Amino acid sequence: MEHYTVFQWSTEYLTASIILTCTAYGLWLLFYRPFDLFQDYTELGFEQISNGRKFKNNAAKRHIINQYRERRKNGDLPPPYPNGWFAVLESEELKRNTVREVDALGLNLVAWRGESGKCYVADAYCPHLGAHLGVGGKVAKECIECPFHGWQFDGVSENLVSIPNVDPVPPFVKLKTWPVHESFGFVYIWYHVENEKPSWWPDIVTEVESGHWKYRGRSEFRVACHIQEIPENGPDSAHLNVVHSSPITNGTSPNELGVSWNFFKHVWTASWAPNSDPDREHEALMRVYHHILFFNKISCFHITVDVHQIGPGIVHMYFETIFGKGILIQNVTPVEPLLQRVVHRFYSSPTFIHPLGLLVLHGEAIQISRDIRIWNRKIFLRNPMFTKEDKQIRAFRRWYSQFYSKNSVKLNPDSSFKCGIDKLDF
Ligand SMILES: NC(=O)C1=CN([C@@H]2O[C@H](COP(=O)(O)OP(=O)(O)OC[C@H]3O[C@@H](n4cnc5c(N)ncnc54)[C@H](O)[C@@H]3O)[C@@H](O)[C@H]2O)C=CC1
Ligand SMILES: CC(C)CCC[C@@H](C)[C@H]1CC[C@H]2[C@@H]3CC=C4C[C@@H](O)CC[C@]4(C)[C@H]3CC[C@]12C
Ligand code: FES
Repeated sequence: MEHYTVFQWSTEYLTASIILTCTAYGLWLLFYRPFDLFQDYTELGFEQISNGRKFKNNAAKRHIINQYRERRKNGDLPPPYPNGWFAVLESEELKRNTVREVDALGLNLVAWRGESGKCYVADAYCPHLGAHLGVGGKVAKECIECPFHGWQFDGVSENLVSIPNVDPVPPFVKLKTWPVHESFGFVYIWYHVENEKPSWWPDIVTEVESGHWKYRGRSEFRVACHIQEIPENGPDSAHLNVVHSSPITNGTSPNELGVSWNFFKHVWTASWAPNSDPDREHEALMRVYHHILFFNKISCFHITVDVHQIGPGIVHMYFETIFGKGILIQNVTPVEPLLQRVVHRFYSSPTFIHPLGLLVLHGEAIQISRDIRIWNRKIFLRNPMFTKEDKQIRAFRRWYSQFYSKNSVKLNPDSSFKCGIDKLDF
């Protein structure tokens, strides 16, 4: 029998353990680790500015890009904050008995999760002397305690329930809370500038709430445009075979990078229409048909995606394939009048295995990045040169106008991107 030296044994061992570790890590990446992507607006549509230029740091790059945003003459924009349900947090960001600050829809808010696990969202500033409840505030059962003088407000009743060493507390003091809905791993609030109560609620999918459909990951984008530009992508079927046709392998900027792969292309057709059900006027339905065409002859990868635009800022995209079903949630929330936070989360059936979920998230991220490059630099035209193919966009704008109301905040036409509201036209 050959005698191995200690050195040979250890080399064998070492090689085997390295191979095993790499394989285990690879399997973990492919079959377990959730997809997680963040893309800032500075990374798309501003390439000419950054190409070849060395910025001292990211802040310098962002500062220069913001100057370009400031010069963009936005013209007569619709109100920046439509009425509806908007995601303001992901559930995993708010553990039990914790507090977080949230800025969205031109509001400064505080979110906390009580002992019961219920989530509450309220105005950020304490009615006593204005301390920010989200900065150093504490949770006491279902209440939030102000970090400044310890006043406690109940998330359920909105009432001031205690002040240290004061009894009784003044009965009329309240902290305004916002209607909250939690599903798909998001915390949503109902925003209505006329203070109307929720006229509809976001749909839930039992397969996701029960945990039967597995979480495959998330992607988050910052988009420097008006919120209405993003859902307008739905009825704009003419853009699909221009923006999304170049092979996914060409990444997010096929025009600049040139078409390195051109033996196949993505082919799209789509339809869009408001939901005709009188109880679901807040919803629009889009059906996207996709296939890949190799050498302009061989068609494969047929995918149909049923898209439900639910209110102004929520989209449910249902994927149905031979491997099973999945749902891609897309939430669009205005962080500023011309800065949207777009967050996706994908869930799919066990047979729609994790690697396929990663593929959908990665593929969608590349495709939507191509839209974002345009949204970051375009302006919203109130009266565009519509062609007859654009009639769905006209119908979309009539449908979307239902989310604006009498006191919806208006932007000053000469406003720059900053707060965007140089004067409030209430
Ligand atoms: N989850 C959601 O859908 C929403 C959450 N919010 C909440 O409102 C608050 C304010 O939101 P923001 O102003 O967006 O504050 P933020 O702290 O999320 O982001 C501030 C800036 O940091 C950069 N940044 C954020 N995450 C990054 C990452 N992973 N990698 C690289 N750069 C990153 C972005 O450029 C962003 O403009 C946050 O607390 C946020 O949780 C607001 C709107 C929607
Ligand atoms: C792996 C591949 C097939 C991923 C699927 C990509 C397709 C289906 C994705 C990529 C970009 C997506 C679009 C991105 C943005 C919006 C705006 C939203 O308000 C309605 C849906 C809509 C219009 C999406 C429809 C579906 C879409 C076209
Ligand atoms: S400012 Fe909140 S208790 Fe005084």
